[in-house]
Amino acid sequence: MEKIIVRGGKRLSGTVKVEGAKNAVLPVLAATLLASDGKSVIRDVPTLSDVYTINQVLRSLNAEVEFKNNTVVVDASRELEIEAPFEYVRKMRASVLVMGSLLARNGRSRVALPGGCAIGSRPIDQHLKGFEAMGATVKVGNGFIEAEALDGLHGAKIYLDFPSVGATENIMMAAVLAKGITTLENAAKEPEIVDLANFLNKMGAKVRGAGTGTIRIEGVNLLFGVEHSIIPDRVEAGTFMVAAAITGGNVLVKGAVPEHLSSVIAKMEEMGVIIEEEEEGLRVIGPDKMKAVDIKTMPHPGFPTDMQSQMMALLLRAQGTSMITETVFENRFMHVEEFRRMNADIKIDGRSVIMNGPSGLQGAEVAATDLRAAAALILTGLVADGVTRVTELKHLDRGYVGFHEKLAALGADIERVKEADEIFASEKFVSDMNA
Ligand SMILES: CC(=O)N[C@H]1[C@@H](OP(=O)(O)OP(=O)(O)OC[C@H]2O[C@@H](n3ccc(=O)[nH]c3=O)[C@H](O)[C@@H]2O)O[C@H](CO)[C@@H](O)[C@@H]1O
Ligand SMILES: C=C(OP(=O)(O)O)C(=O)O
Repeated sequence: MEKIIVRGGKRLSGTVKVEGAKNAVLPVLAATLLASDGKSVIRDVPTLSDVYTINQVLRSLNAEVEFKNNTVVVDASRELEIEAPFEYVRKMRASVLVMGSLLARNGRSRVALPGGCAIGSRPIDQHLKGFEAMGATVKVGNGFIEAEALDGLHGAKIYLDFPSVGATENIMMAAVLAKGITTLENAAKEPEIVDLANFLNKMGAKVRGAGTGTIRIEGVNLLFGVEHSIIPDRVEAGTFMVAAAITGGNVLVKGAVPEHLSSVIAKMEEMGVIIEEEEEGLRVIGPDKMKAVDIKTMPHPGFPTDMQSQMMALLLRAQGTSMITETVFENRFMHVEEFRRMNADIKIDGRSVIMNGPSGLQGAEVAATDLRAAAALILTGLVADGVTRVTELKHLDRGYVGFHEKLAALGADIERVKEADEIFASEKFVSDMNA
């Protein structure tokens, strides 16, 4: 078993560079399946386990995929298969994003049902409602969702009950090759939706209004492979902003896009963190004392749920009582118990978490319960007294490239070890002491 070992107490300083966004690259790679002519060349792709998984999904669908030097080249010009197996969907829920493209290209798709997840039940009813409105028949059985529109999809008016990011993306991908016009109301407005729309439009699609609540898609006959660079990862950027603030450090987060991070910047500034826009990114300077604030997660441009656990780590250091209310996922507080193991004064009250700070944080062995919880526990370890060991790193590797290396380069006392290495290190320590 691998662990990250952090010894708290170092102020971080220097520059850290943000990777391409996980949540932008996954739908963009799913959309490469729409190109029946030519190759798609996707740049600034992060080397994340989720990217390897989606690449495997594309290969299992008969696309040719090459990934090197942060560039993925996809040739989807051959006849495609229709089935995304459970093996991949189980590892990564975003695998369901191939449904829209497969329906548009093949008139059929068969994707394993994703099942529950540590942060909530995460149904995909809004995706399916959109496909049905466009003329598909949807059947669920034997652990698979099958959608069929053998005469092709047609444009439709679709209203989402909630501005779901995945449903907006999947419906956009289905609609770009449909006959006629699709209007999507109450669409998600996240920057990753805009990135996907930009990619689709370069491929020859006609998508208007991405980034607003109404997206209008006029179907076209053919899409072709093009080049595209993925936007910077706003969640990774936000995570390093918290790393700088929590340690009272001074860090330039290179590549951070201020417009993508406005709610995070606003809340951190409310706490007393100094954030300056520089040409290359955002400089974050942590004060010695921070104020308590209340936060409610919301769809974009509200405060992102993917920054909730990292901000919780930061608020554990603030003076006074803070409250975080999670409105996007019903069960995204699994990390609270782990924070408590680190001596945090924190409790769950329904969909809110209440913290009394500053907590006298202590190092402990803790387990990551999801991707952002992994990052949040490591951030807490940066300021806890003594040693923190974080396990279940498979979650971290889904969304962060070289997280411990980047923190170490900023001055953190942090390493990633295999359990056997750790035993060896402590044996060596004892024998060195005895020598
Ligand atoms: C790969 C990717 O981009 N993942 C992001 C995406 O996930 P994802 O696309 O899965 O998130 P959604 O916006 O779809 O989900 C938000 C909420 O809507 C519910 N819902 C969603 C679809 C549906 O058909 N029915 C339904 O009830 C979900 O259970 C959840 O409670 O957006 C989330 C919300 O910003 C982020 O936390 C994830 O990091
Ligand atoms: C919840 C997340 O991702 P996913 O939707 O891929 O599980 C995340 O990135 O924090």
